[in-house]
Amino acid sequence: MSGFERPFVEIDDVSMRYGGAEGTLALRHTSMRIAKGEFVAVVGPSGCGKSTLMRLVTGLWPCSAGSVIVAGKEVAGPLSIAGMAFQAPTMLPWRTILQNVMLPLEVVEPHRRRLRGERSMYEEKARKLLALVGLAGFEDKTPHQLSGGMQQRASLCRALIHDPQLLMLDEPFGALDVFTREELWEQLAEVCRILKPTVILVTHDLKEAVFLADRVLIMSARPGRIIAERKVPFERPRNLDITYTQPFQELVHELREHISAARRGEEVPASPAQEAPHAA
Ligand SMILES: Nc1ncnc2c1ncn2[C@@H]1O[C@H](COP(=O)(O)OP(=O)(O)OP(=O)(O)O)[C@@H](O)[C@H]1O
Repeated sequence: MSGFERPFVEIDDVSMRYGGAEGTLALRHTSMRIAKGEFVAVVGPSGCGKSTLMRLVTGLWPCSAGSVIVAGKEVAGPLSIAGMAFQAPTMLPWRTILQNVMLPLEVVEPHRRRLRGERSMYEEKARKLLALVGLAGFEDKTPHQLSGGMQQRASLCRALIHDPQLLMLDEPFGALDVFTREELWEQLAEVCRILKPTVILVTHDLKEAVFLADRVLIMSARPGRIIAERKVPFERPRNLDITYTQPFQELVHELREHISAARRGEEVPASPAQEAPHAA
């Protein structure tokens, strides 16, 4: 690669206060850079502003100060190039799984315009995505006929149906049992290998962060800001066996120390090997 490539996500000195001047300061002077195609996990103490950060990047809330630039453009409203999945899959109960997955196509241009004429092509795409996460044969079921894990898989497909350049995942596997969660990590890793989106994942699960991400960003207690970052040195995509290795577990342990310190309002001093090339 030659020359300087502009980061895909640029968050500069962002602050966010809910509820006016006397309200809750959720983020204070937060900055970060995320490269195109990079998978970044954001971890931090509960209530430190992780979901707030996601809302600002996707344009669901405006920031109180600072700027958020995605794909070279300042974010000024809901971002159509983003796909989102949250802890609760929020499927529409009266629609089939296939219809739920296709929902963003009814909203996001240029798909909205093309949907009527090219419905069978889009349906085929939704079926392929569902097959990729092990849901072939469940297209015509309604959400209540699926388990929580299956609904979460479908919600991942819904987040991906419009080829988002940016995939925003806020605790998407938080409500699932550990086996389902690990299975979904592998499926998400496979989806990312094929589709190569830029991903921001908010999680409380440090193992999940290390298994999936290229880089883990650690936030301070509220008002949140990035206090440390750690590059994950294992090649992607990874096999679950890696989670049992010593280097993997050491990295998880190191992140845990960062979070514990952040909860106490302290910071773990960075070692020279932990340079922070992207976080400002
Ligand atoms: N809509 C809102 N109005 C007022 N305050 C809010 C709102 N949303 C979040 N907050 C406050 O902002 C702070 C950050 O919340 P946020 O949900 O971003 O944290 P979080 O790191 O995602 O939390 P958790 O890890 O528990 O999910 C919290 O103190 C929260 O109470």
